[in-house]
Amino acid sequence: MIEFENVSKSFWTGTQRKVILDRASFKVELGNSLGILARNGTGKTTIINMMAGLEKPDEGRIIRTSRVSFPLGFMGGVVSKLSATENARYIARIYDLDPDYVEAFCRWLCGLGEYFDMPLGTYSAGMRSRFSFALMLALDLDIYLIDEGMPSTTDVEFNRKAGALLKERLDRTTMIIVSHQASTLEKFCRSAAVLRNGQLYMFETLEEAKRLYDYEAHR
Ligand SMILES: Nc1ncnc2c1ncn2[C@@H]1O[C@H](COP(=O)(O)OP(=O)(O)OP(=O)(O)O)[C@@H](O)[C@H]1O
Repeated sequence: MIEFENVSKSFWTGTQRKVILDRASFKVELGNSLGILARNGTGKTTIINMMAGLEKPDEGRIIRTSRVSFPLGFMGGVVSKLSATENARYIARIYDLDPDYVEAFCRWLCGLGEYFDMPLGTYSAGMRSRFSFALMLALDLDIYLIDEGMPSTTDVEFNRKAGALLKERLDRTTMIIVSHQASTLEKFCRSAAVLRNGQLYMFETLEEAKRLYDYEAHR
């Protein structure tokens, strides 16, 4: 479970205060994957980063009682000088998992060929993104955070494999996906929320959330 309790967050842009959340309270329970609809620039990445603990709220509390991923695609924790093999085995040990399994899983999912044994510093952005995505999936966490704005990969085979894995995992893991369009959320989430004026409005279904989101767009 992730709970936001009276959380406020804003940025000073030099000329104005940009409010992302204003004393917002909401809860994401395990087993109930959530899609968050928000217009571009309204704070999608900031909210996901706060859920991951990468960014602190100005006020309020964020309570996590489950194993929460970093935003998928985030490269924190890996070492550029080391190869994917070395990174995978190192992270496996931190999470108390079998290094052979984590290495084999990532090797299979990434499709990096001989690059898997070369330093991450030699990878293209897409290759790095594939590796960090695979690593996160190998860790088998309770809640996965997905930011549509994350560097995406154009590797068709990888996207197919990773997409299928995410769908299969929906039974036992919870996804939180932020996006500016409902179609991205349809595949993965039943319930949805709309981020608007510093509040997160929660709905039982994506349909209901879409109604508020679309209504806003046409005002
Ligand atoms: N560290 C910061 N300092 C000042 N302003 C910031 C900072 N981080 C984010 N912002 C501003 O806060 C707003 C929300 O940023 P955020 O990246 O969370 O939005 P987003 O919805 O993910 O955007 P996009 O859809 O463009 O990726 C933006 O206007 C951004 O410029």
